[in-house]
Amino acid sequence: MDKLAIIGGRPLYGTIPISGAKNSALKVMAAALLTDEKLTLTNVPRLADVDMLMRLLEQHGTTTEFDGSTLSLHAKTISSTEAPYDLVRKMRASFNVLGPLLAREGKAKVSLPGGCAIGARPVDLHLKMLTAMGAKIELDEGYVFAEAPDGLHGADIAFPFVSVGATEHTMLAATLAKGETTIENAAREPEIADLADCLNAMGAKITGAGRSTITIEGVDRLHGAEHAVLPDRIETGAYIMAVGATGGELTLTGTRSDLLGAAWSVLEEIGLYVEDLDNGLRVKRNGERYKAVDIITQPFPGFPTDLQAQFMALMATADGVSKIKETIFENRFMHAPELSRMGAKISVDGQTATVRGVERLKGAPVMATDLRASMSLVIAGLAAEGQTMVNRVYHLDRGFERLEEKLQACGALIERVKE
Ligand SMILES: CC(=O)N[C@H]1[C@@H](OP(=O)(O)OP(=O)(O)OC[C@H]2O[C@@H](n3ccc(=O)[nH]c3=O)[C@H](O)[C@@H]2O)O[C@H](CO)[C@@H](O)[C@@H]1O
Ligand SMILES: C=C(OP(=O)(O)O)C(=O)O
Repeated sequence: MDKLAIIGGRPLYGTIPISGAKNSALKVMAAALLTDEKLTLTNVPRLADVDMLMRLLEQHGTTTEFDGSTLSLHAKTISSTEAPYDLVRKMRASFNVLGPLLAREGKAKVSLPGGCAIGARPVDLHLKMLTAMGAKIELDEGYVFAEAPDGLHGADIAFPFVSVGATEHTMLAATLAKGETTIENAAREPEIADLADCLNAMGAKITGAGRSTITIEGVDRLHGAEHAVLPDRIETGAYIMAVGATGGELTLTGTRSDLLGAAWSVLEEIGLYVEDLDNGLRVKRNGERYKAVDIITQPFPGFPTDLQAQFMALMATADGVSKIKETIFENRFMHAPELSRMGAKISVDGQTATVRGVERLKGAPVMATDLRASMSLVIAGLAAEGQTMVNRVYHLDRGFERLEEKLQACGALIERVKE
């Protein structure tokens, strides 16, 4: 298993191109199953999760071609409606092939999904939504067996709480359903509007994406299209926090501040200088230490749970005490004990972590159990005195494209150690 060796304490200066969003690319890729014509996606990040979903789509009969950051997907016919455990277990988004397979073929057998180990992560909302749209669903041996021999029909779906995946899955399933579907209490993450843009370019009739009520008028067929994946807001936020922790100045190209929602004002509040440019952002650290600030993770436009771990790494050396409350996932503080190994002063009580900022972290061997937690350790390592060895780099390969290369170009001493 590869590791990352980081010698910390160097400020970051330079330019980092922000990649397309993993969490959008994976959903628009699933949309390829809804048409027998070619879907061409641009700005697709080369990540382990994208490769894994390509393999899953290939197993359903999709022809794939990845050239630079352009990914062409052509599901002329569906050769298999089964999504096996080995291809679904590692990643949440792969479960979203269920709706498209049902919509197009009237049946599917899909393994229950995996993804980051940050909570129980049930899929009850997904299954209730498909049932309301006319699917017959049974669970057996870790698989969902679903049938809709007469096709799916429109339904009024009111989610009891916001779910990104279930909102996206409903949009994917409802585009080819008979009649109209409405989603109440829909997620408003930028990735939702991106998926709607892609589906609409394919001929779907979706309105309201990005707001709490979404309407999908079913159509008979979808056609091929070209769609550019939106920039990765979590990668953007992570690099802003990295320069916050190390000092220096970074220009992040190909991204936008509005994607960061509440995180943008928090970054200004702690004392980072952040500025919108024509094609990106500039961030620099003013003064020596930044201020500790409290945050609560919330669905968009609130502070994103996917930046909580990285923010904790930043708060580890802030001036003052920060309270970080995680409201989306029940087990998303696995990075706290690892940051503590580096000298951070963090105590966790239920869903709240209290971080007492220290002057300096010290490098140490650390290991994370999920993607964003791994990035928080990288940020801590870049800021710490001495060497940090981040184990289990495969988590980072799921979600941060060319991580070491991007950081090295800005002066970081970071190397992958092959084992
Ligand atoms: C691949 C992808 O895009 N992953 C993102 C997606 O995950 P994902 O789509 O899995 O997250 P959800 O928004 O669905 O989860 C929110 C909460 O709802 C719960 N829940 C969800 C569905 C369900 O059927 N039942 C249920 O109880 C979850 O356990 C969680 O506590 O949104 C999360 C919240 O922004 C992000 O952290 C993930 O990075
Ligand atoms: C939690 C994440 O991914 P997944 O939902 O695939 O586990 C993430 O991207 O931070």
